[in-house]
Amino acid sequence: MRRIGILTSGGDAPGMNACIRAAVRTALANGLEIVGIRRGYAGLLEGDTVPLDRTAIRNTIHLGGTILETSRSPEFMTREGRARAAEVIRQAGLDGLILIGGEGTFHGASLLAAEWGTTLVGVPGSIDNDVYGTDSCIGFDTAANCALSAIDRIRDTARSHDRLFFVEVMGHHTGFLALESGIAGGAEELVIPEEPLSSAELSDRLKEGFKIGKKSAIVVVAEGKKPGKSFRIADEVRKFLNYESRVVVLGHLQRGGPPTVRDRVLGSVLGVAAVTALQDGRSGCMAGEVKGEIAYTPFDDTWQKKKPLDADVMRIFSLLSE
Ligand SMILES: Nc1ncnc2c1ncn2[C@@H]1O[C@H](COP(=O)(O)OP(=O)(O)OP(=O)(O)O)[C@@H](O)[C@H]1O
Ligand SMILES: O=P(O)(O)OC[C@H]1O[C@](O)(CO)[C@@H](O)[C@@H]1O
Repeated sequence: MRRIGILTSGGDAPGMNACIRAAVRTALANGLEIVGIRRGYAGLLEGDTVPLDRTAIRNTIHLGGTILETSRSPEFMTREGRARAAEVIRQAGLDGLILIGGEGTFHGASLLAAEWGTTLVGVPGSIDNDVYGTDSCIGFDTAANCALSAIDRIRDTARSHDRLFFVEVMGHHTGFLALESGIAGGAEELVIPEEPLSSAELSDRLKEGFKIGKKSAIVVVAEGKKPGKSFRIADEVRKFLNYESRVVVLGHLQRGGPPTVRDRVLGSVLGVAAVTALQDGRSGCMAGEVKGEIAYTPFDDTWQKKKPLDADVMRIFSLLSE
C-alpha cells in the first residue's frame, strides 16, 4: 500500500470532514500518499482528483458538508460506469480507496469490488443512520440535534397557541432521526416506516392526550420516500380530529451546520480505522463502531441487512409520550 484515495458519496453529513482529516493525517504519518476524489462516484468517473496534504485539511474539522463535495451518480449504477471507475482507479495508481457514504454507496462498492477486485474500505456517513454494522453513522448525531432544536422551538409556539404540530424530519425509509429527536423533544407521537400507523389510529391517540388535559401536541413524521408526507397526514387527521394544526418540514436544514462533538470524534476514529484497515490488508468491508469498538462489516451486509430501531428506545418512547 503506497498510494490511496478517499471520496465522499451520497448525501453530505456533518463530520465527514473530520473523517477526511483523520484519514489524511493517518496516511501521511504512515508514509502513504493520499489523493482526494471530488464529487463522489461522479467525480471518480471523470478522474477528478486532488492531492491531499496537511494544508488541504487544515481548519476543516468544524465544518459541515464535505470539502471533497459529493454526488448521487446514476452512471456508476451501470456496469459500464463501474468499469470506467475501475480503470480510473488503476490509472491514478491507487492501491486502495476509502469511501465515506451510506448504504447506496456501499451497494455500489460491493459491485465494484466483485466485478473488478478493487481494494475498497467504507466509512458510514449518512444522517439517516440506516447502515447495518455501525451503531451510529457520521452525521446522525448533528442532524438529530438540529431536529431537536427545531422541535423545542416549535413546542414554544404550539403551547402558546394550543395547536397540534406535524414536524417532518429526514430519513429515506427509516425512523432513526424521528425516534431520536422525538424522544429527546418529548413528542406526543411518531409516524415512522418501521411502525405503520393509520391516520385514524393516530387521531385516536392524539384525542386520548387531549382528553387527559394536553392542549398542544407534536407529531414527528419521518419523511419517507419524498418530502411533504406530513401535509397529507395532517389533512387526513383533520377529518377525524377537529383541532387547529400546522405542518413544518425541516428538510435540508438537518444536513448542514457544524458537526457535534460526537460526530467529530466518530469521524476521527473511523478515519484512522479506515486507513489502518487498508494497511492491514482489509478490503470489501466497512469500518464502523459497535458498542464502542471498531467493527468491520462486509459491504454486502451493510446494505442487505436491515438495521433495526432500538426496541428499548421505542418502548420508552411509548411509555413517556402517554
Ligand atoms: N444499487 C446500486 N448499484 C450501484 N451503485 C449504487 C447503487 N445504489 C447506489 N449506488 C451508488 O452510490 C451512490 C450513493 O448512493 P445513495 O445516493 O443511495 O446515497 P447513500 O450512500 O445511501 O447516502 P445517503 O444515506 O446520504 O443517501 C449513488 O449515487 C450511486 O452512484
Ligand atoms: O439531498 P437529496 O438528494 O434531495 O436527498 C435527500 C435524502 O438524503 C438524505 O438526507 C440522506 O442523506 C435523506 O434523509 C433524504 O431523504
